[in-house]
Amino acid sequence: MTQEPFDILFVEDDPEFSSGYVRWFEKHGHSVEHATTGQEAVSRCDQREFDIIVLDWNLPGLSGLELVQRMCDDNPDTEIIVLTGEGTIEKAVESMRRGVFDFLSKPFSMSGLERRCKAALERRRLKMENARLREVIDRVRTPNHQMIGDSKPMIALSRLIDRVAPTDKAVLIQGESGTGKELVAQAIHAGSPRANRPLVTINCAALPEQLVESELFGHEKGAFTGATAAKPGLFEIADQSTLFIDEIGELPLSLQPKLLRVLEDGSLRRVGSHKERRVKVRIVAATNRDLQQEVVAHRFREDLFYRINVMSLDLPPLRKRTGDIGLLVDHFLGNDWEIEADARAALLNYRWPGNIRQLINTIDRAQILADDGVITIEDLPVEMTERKKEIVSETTSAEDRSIYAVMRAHLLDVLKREQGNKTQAAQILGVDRRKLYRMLLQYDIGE
Ligand SMILES: Nc1ncnc2c1ncn2[C@@H]1O[C@H](COP(=O)(O)OP(=O)(O)OP(=O)(O)O)[C@@H](O)[C@H]1O
Repeated sequence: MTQEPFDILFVEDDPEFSSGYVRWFEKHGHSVEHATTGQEAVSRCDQREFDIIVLDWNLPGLSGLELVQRMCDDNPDTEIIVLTGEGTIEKAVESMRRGVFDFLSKPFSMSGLERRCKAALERRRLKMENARLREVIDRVRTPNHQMIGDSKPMIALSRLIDRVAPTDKAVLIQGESGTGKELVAQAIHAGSPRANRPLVTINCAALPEQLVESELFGHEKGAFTGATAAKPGLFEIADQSTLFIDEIGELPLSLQPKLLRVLEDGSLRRVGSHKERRVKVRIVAATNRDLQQEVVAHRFREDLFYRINVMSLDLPPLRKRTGDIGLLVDHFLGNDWEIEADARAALLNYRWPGNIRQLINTIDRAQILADDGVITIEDLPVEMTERKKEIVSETTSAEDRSIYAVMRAHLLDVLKREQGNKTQAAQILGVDRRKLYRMLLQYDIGE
């Protein structure tokens, strides 16, 4: 069970009791506030969030049950312990039914109350952890932190990741789409003391502006049309962990001050709420825009830029580390596949504008098209082999003996002999009709 201090609100009208609680809990390192009426308790909880509320059943004003109901409804993330002078089973059962964590009859020992508070805190943690795990299960795409590449820039990058990961510093990852920014964020989180908690991710480009705010900061019930229940934001879900903000360059200007505030002092308010909440979150952000340029163009706040850019990692595009292409091809092909030399050459020579994501998709597609576990040049998209064709035509002499030219001439020859009959041509070539059609496309042979 945790020994961490907690934030607690005592709601008790008897001054003798309340000063006793406050002194005892403060002495044991907890942060304590005190209210003497139900109404005061409600307004305190409006201002800020507590881990635990210890509530006396007999207060002036609202009845015990009314107050319990109100506190449970308004503070779904806070655990509530009810105290009473004359404990009855009915009250206990009714309170528990409404969501109260525990019920304690006076008199009780302070250490007994502290034990119950710790158990309550543990339940709160578990609930938050559950919410986090659900979030992560929803968001998990590739649970793979393995970064392939032994080019100079990749070795330098790995070193930087090792340095920066164990710190709490904000990191900005910059690079073209598909270069592995999310993978780097996962590696930073995995190497940090927060690694036992899930990495929480948001992609600012994937959501409309109004949704980004409620996703990041949460919302209260009724905050806007469709907000049928209160929902914690990703900052709350990522408390004590890492929040990966992908495509931060797309974050609307109107939300940037709110992000700046939570980065500065860890405080935030859900949409539709006055209540201040506190979180401890490490930020890793990524962008494929030039953020400095965005600052100059007044689309990104300069103060926010400096906050998130404590440490910046630049991911080189694949065309600037061509030495890694072969390794990546072998890795994504797997052990059961082979690739013919001209197909490999086409991959090595391609410029990969979509970087590693495009390379993975290309290999997936080729594996679907290929026969017998061997990838041939016909299994690659035409733009890659067009390039190969360019290379061939750039490098061959008048008497063109390249594989490409020889194959094309042979295909034309067979088709001519069979008077364009594709079924017969395929038979002679020893391929099926599907493959013949792909070859015609590949070798630029029209109908
Ligand atoms: N060095 C690498 N080794 C192995 N796989 C990699 C590497 N870099 C990226 N990948 C893989 O490439 C794919 C794309 O990477 P990722 O999603 O991290 O890119 P990104 O830069 O975040 O893209 P975007 O900007 O479009 O969001 C993922 O499947 C990822 O696992």
